[in-house]
Amino acid sequence: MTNHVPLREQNIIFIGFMGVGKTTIGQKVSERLNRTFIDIDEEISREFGMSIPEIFKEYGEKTFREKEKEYVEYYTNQKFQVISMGGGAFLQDEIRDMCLKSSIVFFLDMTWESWKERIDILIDSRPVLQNRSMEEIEALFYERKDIYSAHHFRMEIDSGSSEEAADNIIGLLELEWNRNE
Ligand SMILES: Nc1ncnc2c1ncn2[C@@H]1O[C@H](COP(=O)(O)OP(=O)(O)OP(=O)(O)O)[C@@H](O)[C@H]1O
Ligand SMILES: O=C(O)C1=C[C@@H](O)[C@@H](O)[C@H](O)C1
Ligand SMILES: [Mg+2]
Repeated sequence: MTNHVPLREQNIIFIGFMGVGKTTIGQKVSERLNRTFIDIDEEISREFGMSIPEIFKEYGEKTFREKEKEYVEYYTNQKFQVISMGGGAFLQDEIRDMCLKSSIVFFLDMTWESWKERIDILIDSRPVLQNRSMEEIEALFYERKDIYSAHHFRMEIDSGSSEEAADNIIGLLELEWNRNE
């Protein structure tokens, strides 16, 4: 990590494909660490007073991506935050750089076999998944894996509850924090 903020004070950022659990797990991690939780998708939704699919429809993906960058820039300049990204945020090099330089970046990873079981609960609220065949979504899943390869820690979360994932993440963080002090 290339900044001078002590590791224990750095933000914790969750990245990974749509629906792996960044929001659910990030929220739990923030509660356990007594830190503020920021969900970039929720921030954008709140500003527009619309759901993400409505923003995509009304204003287009480009506007959404610009907003995404603005919020990431704002929050990565802070400390002690737990931040869940949208699944596509790391497509932007500038977002990737801001996150990796300022914060501890956790990649929440799943296998395609496990992820595809979630498609039904995700499709209505994730415009990027809509109007694509399962084969196209699978191709996107593997394409995106490459962009998430820029991270500090990776956790495979195929099995187990979001509570268990949060526990494991905190365990790993404690080890890292103690090792660096
Ligand atoms: N460990 C888990 N086991 C089972 N279901 C889970 C788990 N984690 C999250 N989910 C469920 O998967 C769905 C998607 O989770 P969530 O919204 O947290 O994903 P996300 O990574 O934030 O997605 P996005 O990139 O679109 O913001 C939710 O319905 C959530 O309840
Ligand atoms: O992976 C993506 O491109 C997206 C993921 C969601 O979190 C939202 O940010 C939006 O639906 C786009
Ligand atoms: Mg989310």
